[in-house]
Amino acid sequence: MIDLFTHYGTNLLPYDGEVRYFGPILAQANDYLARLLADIPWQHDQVFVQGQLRNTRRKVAWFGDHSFAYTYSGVAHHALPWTPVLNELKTIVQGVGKASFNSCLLNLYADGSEAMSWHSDNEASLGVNTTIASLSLGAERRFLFRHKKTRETVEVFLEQGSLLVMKGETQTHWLHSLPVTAKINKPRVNLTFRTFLYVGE
Ligand SMILES: O=C(O)CCC(=O)C(=O)O
Ligand SMILES: [Fe+2]
Repeated sequence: MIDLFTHYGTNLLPYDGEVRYFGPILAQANDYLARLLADIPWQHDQVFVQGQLRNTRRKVAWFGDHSFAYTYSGVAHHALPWTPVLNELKTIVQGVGKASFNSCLLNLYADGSEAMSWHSDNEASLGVNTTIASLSLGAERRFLFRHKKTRETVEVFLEQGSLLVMKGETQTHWLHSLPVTAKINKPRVNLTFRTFLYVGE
């Protein structure tokens, strides 16, 4: 049992950032997973790859305090209003992570063949040294960090119901990815709670 008062996760990074892994923090993670799979209006994301607009295999959904407009990879996205279940999860995550968030990007990976390639969440709309809290439901997946200069790699397994918080200089110095994992045939839902700096169109 993790003592949340004296132990604010464990920093997985050796330098240049702070990634706190809290392990499983959520009771009834399976119930939340079932509700999110059924109720969220999941859609394939769209990204430009070599000048062509492509659907990602992974599905996404985006929620927020306001109908934020967010453009990445040349495609505009608009946040939907919070649902009761997402508000409930936000409250839990904010309590454990000791931070507050005004939006949540959800990812649905149907099985281990769906993944996310190396990136940093360093868009201008998030500002520098932003805090991102990542809640994982469903299949346990491998998650990797790679330092941009030294290329040192750090690995963590994101358990069902677990919380990971990325903060400080993490996005400046490290990339992260969710690699393909051949043997996993169950879905994983990931909720990344974020703070957007500006609102509207
Ligand atoms: O699925 C994950 O755990 C990571 C998702 C992620 O890095 C992102 O949405 O930016
Ligand atoms: Fe990310």
